[in-house]
Amino acid sequence: MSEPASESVSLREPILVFDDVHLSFAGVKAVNGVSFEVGARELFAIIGPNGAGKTSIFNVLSGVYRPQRGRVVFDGVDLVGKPPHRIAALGMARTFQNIELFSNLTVLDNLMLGRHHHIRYGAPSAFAWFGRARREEIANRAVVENIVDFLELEQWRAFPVGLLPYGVQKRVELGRALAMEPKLLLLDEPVAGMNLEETEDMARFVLDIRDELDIPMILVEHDMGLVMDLADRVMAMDFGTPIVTGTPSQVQADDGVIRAYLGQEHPTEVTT
Ligand SMILES: Nc1ncnc2c1ncn2[C@@H]1O[C@H](COP(=O)(O)OP(=O)(O)OP(=O)(O)O)[C@@H](O)[C@H]1O
Repeated sequence: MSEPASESVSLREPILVFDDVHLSFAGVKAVNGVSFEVGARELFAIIGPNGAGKTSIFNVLSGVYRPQRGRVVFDGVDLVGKPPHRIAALGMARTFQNIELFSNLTVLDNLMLGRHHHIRYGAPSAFAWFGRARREEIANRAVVENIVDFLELEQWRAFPVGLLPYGVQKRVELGRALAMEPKLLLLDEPVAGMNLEETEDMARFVLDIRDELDIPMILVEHDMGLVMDLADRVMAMDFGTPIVTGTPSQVQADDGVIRAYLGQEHPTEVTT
């Protein structure tokens, strides 16, 4: 049986269109005419040497920086000029290079904080703890419990996050982003500082997010082995400008990419 027309059309539409975006800081062109699209089920990676503009793109996407030129359309909504909390409420979630969790709160409480965009009851209802407030709390707890299962956090659920191993803390941060039930997930160096086992675990969870939860992602990462293994497509940048966008093998073979990385301290980084 063929799919209904409206569904097949929406599956083909990109979740994100980043169109000719320019962002400068006092003469430094951090993002210089960058365009790309992310498909509805795509794992799109952005790579580039230090200072290439990767974090600036994330900051434009999440509303921290406002570009001087260009369009950013997320799920049909123009994001330019919208504040970060509005963009998050539209369904864009982000993890950070440095862990940003409440270290004194438990894993469960940190995950519940990811639900705050989904809490709709008002103060009187919450105060009296009946009806809608109670039903919503139960529903939010159920979402969080599913994430605990999905990310295999069961044994850590009641521990304060600050006491947990680094790799588990990064997983909790990923869980908090998933608790928002995002339409697009931005992963900023998710395996930075991890050992091999933690990196392999994180890689498995990222693939499961794409394949089982159907959540598209943008991955910024310096670990080239990971990027080339996981990504559907890769955009390589240097000095704020894309060098090439394509499949991992196309990008690895690109002369411009090899030149950009040969200028770096670790010229073998681009090989996997
Ligand atoms: N708030 C800012 N003020 C001034 N310059 C900035 C600011 N943010 C970024 N830049 C500059 O913009 C350029 C791109 O920086 P960005 O942090 O986006 O690079 P990156 O690719 O994420 O680097 P890294 O891999 O080291 O995180 C750099 O030259 C940087 O110094």
